[in-house]
Amino acid sequence: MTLYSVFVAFCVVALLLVLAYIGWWIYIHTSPFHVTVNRIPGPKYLPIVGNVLEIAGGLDHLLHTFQIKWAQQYGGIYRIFVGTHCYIPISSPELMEVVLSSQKTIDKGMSYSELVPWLGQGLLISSGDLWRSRRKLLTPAFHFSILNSFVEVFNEQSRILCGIIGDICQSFADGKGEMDVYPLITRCSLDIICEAAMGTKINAQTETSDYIKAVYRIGQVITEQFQQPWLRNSTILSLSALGKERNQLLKTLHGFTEEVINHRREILKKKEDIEVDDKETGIRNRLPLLDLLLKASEGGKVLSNQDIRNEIDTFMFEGHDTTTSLLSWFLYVMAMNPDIQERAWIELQNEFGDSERDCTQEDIPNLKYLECCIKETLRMYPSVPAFERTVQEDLQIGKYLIPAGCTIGFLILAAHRNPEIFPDPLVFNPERFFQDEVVGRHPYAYVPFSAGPRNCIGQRFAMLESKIVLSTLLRRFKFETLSNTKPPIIANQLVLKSMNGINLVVSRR
Ligand code: HEM
Repeated sequence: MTLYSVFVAFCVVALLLVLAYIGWWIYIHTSPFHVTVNRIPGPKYLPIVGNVLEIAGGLDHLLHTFQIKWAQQYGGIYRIFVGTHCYIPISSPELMEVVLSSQKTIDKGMSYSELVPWLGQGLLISSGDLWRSRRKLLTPAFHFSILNSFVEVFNEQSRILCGIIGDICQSFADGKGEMDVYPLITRCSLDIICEAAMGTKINAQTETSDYIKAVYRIGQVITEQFQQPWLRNSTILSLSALGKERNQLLKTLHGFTEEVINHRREILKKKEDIEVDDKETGIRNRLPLLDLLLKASEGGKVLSNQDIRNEIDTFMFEGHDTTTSLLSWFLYVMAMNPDIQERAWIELQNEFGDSERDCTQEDIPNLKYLECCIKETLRMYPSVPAFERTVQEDLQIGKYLIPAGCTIGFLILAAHRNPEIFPDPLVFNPERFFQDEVVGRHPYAYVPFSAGPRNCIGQRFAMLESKIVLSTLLRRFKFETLSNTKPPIIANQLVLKSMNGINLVVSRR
């Protein structure tokens, strides 16, 4: 090949690229879809890759770009392209209300696909009539009287957690030591949800098993998968080390759930009334979700074993990761704000004195300041910082038309840190949730549990669990930070986590 022919080939390729770019430029300025979405403000984007280059990098960078940089630059609604897919992040309460309150926009977005191999078409992911029928079936599992029956579990597991933290404290010379509370709380939340969902004790706080390790690890594996888009290809995934590990974890997770389902089915077959004492499992007067599902399954006619497994796995995931995030961030903000921790402690002293008795449903209404602290934690550190819906039919929100096929992303962290609604948003101030302060605030300005027909089904469970676990911890321990501890690096890892742990100095009261 002569130098001349190389030059000609280069010119031809360059010309083709220029023509392709011009063709693309004309297309995005004339096609009805692009003309419509380009009315929404947003960063410039490239052919094929869209805005991917700007969001590539660590998970902390991703969160920062979506929830802080672009949300501040463009406001309550903006438009980006992930590859060629149009993605519309929103954080304005008025716009979120339109979408979340509608029965038409209940289908989830593209990011949930990584969860399908684990959770199948469980309540979190399913859509349309399947979702409607399951939601109706599962709602009674969160009835007040059933939640009440789990108070004992919340207390029991909180006491075990206190024992473990107390032992760690004692291992330090002055009874006061630094520890990452996140893994400790994860195991406590796992024990709680396992008993509530499956009626089974796994003793995650005191023992270890392949199942416990697998539930702990699967969230990390799915997050790692998100970060490597080439692993969306099932062949590449199945050949990769991560894909192999994921398959092994899924085998363990599904195997365990199936075993519990079969065992519980056998027990229930022997009983006429599943709500009476259950000596075989040691769980009295409780109706775990699994019993409700088995009862409704009509021997497989209404729900197959796999349907039941999907729902149980969904509750195992949604019910432990989210509350762990909330409980850990709560302890962090307490440590950072000693005056507020002291005020919460005084409220607990007034209710419980120095007694070590359990926290009961009767105590809960008296723990108002604690509740405001929990709500303020979920404002600053929402466990689910973002979620999605797919637009199936063209949708008008505010002055913008969102064409079918787009994904709407709800930026909960950005919404909760909007200075126009929450002045000094980075200041932890539980008084924002005092009764007088809430009056007049837009009902969709604060939505940690989402809102509308597809809101969190476990909201009341989570709030009750948190109040019991946190009151038990605060009554017994004081939480502080070291002046040289690095501040947490926040990132969306299925839930809002700190990439460098939640390291606190803990001592007995
Ligand atoms: C602090 C604790 C929690 C927070 C902040 C939280 C938040 C949320 C949010 C924002 C959603 C909507 C997600 C989306 O649309 O993609 C959701 C859905 C859901 N949550 Fe929670 N959650 C918490 C605890 C729980 C617990 C303890 C359970 C179970 C016991 C649970 C079960 C579910 C389920 C099954 C869904 C799907 C509901 C549906 O689509 O119909 N969550 N949660």
